Amino acid sequence: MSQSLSFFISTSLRTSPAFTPVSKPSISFLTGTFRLPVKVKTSGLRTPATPEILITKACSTSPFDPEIASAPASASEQVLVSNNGFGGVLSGASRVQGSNGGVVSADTSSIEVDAVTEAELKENGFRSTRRTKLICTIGPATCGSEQLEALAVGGMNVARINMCHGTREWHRRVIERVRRLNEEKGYAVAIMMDTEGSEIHMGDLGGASSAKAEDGEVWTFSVRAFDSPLPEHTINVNYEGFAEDVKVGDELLVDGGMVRFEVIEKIGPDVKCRCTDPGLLLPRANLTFWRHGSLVRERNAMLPTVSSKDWLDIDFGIAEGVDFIAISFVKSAEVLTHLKSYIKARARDSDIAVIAKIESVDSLRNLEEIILASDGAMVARGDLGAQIPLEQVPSEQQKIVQLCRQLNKPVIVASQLLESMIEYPTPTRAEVADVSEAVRQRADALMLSGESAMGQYPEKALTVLRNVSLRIERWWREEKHHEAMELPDIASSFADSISEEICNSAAKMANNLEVDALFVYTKNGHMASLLSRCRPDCPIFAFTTTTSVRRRLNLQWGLIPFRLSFSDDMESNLNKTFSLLKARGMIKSGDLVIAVSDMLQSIQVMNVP
Ligand SMILES: Nc1ncnc2c1ncn2[C@@H]1O[C@H](COP(=O)(O)OP(=O)(O)OP(=O)(O)O)[C@@H](O)[C@H]1O
Ligand SMILES: CC(=O)C(=O)O
Ligand SMILES: [K+]
Ligand SMILES: [Mg+2]
Repeated sequence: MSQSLSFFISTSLRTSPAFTPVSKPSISFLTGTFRLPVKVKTSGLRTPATPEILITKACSTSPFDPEIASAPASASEQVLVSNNGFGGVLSGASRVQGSNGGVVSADTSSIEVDAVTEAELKENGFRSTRRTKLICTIGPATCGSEQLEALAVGGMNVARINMCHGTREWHRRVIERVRRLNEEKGYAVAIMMDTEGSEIHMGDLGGASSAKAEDGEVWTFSVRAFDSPLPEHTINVNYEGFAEDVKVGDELLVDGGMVRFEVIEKIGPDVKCRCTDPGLLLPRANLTFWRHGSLVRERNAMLPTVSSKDWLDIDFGIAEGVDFIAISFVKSAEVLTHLKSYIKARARDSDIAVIAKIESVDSLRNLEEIILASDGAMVARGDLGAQIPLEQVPSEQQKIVQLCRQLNKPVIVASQLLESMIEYPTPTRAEVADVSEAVRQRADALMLSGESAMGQYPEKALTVLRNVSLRIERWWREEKHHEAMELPDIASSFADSISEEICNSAAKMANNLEVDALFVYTKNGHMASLLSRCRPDCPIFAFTTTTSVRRRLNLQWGLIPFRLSFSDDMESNLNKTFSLLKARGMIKSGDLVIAVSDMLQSIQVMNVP
């Protein structure tokens, strides 16, 4: 059973002596009576014993900063939905006094935000901050401190290290450099570790960065171990059963068809293949084999998603305190559940998010359960395009992006977004269109792979992602092109239902009132992600107490994560935040803000004093 309650909140703005008129014309909406629909799901949940919903209103904030003590206090509307059930009791105005009397010192060092966002906010204001997050794969082209810093300045929110390549020592150094830059220069780049997974792939080309396969050449694919350099035209394959599983006449696709071979002969562990589509072979490229036009999945379908090497890499990631672990070739929800409990047991106080990479036929088959069990997903189009016909990739992408948003999980669109920029300084028009489409779908994040790992123009590629994101986001906001997505109820408890309804309502109010920013005070990040899920027009300032949650929020659409120590007293939190942000020039008097929090389930609308 689902029950709908509507509350009429008659504002006391007209009567409050503290009310300062605001310049926004749309605020006149507030001076009347307005309706805030609060839908409370009751299915399967017992209503608590003393049902009561409190809606308090019109509490004005007190002057909190000696600097502005003489300024009129702001008008603040507060809708407070208490968590003790419902019964429609609307209480009168209640005023929350800060425990410290509302006076907070302007200690600017006690709020942390990343230096790049801060500069962007100061320069361009709230409206123009980028909502789509950007991930760069770090490789030989970008592993130095200077290159990493250039990417951080260019808007990299997350650095991805791919355990398919390089040694753990190499990756450790990259992590160290990123962490040092964060500490010394005030960036907030999170780290994502991507596992190798155990699908079939080539070896590392004996140290060569690439090898060219020409039309008609015969190459040997073998499971034998070779000394480097490899014998000419020889490729090592990681999968023991390879020679047994392939048949003469099968087609062998490297990286989903970037290079093609036909199997012509099998000699023990060696498989001779003739190149039918020439191209560049890259180290550890993925291999698939096809028979009569369909993908062959023999015993390799039984390969574990997390190989023994992956477990060692995961231990490494936990020890290094990475923020995200992306699991390659996820087949079912089970592996994610298992991994999450493993991480919980090993890394007691860190909260590493587990990202499910959707890049196989099996992952599509079990999509919903996989996404539900994950902390986010990646549309890994590289390998996905090797397992399903290419023309199906765009519709699968759209489906995955939508499902993730509905289930409130961040989603990354990855691979070949700007592939030509590995070699050229400008993207193709088609690539720009592809990036635009992912932004328009409102994916949380876009990812560079080879473009930043080993391309010639990593920073330029990042600039293209940044500029296209900004332009498309603005276009969609201005034209109000975006169709409102039906967001199903996802809460699993009554308290969660309230949080969800508050966020949905706050985001809607933010759009209707054209506020400058949404503020969310959240300990574990959940309320922030619920707001992000609504994809509101304004940016979301997410205040959280721990650095790890703050870094994790970096992956989510529209969130600007801050670290701030705050109390359960919202009035004092707001005063403190206004004071700190004003001191740093990140907000100014008169800015219109809507605030929600997961301590006090409330929606407050106010002008920055
Ligand atoms: N740490 C690294 N060391 C050396 N080369 C790297 C490294 N990381 C990435 N690369 C190069 O960049 C290319 C693209 O990187 P990417 O992470 O997309 O790998 P991939 O091999 O396509 O695998 P995946 O399917 O996991 O993305 C790789 O093929 C490799 O040549
Ligand atoms: C990113 C990745 O793993 C892929 O596209 O295959
Ligand atoms: K990988
Ligand atoms: Mg892949």
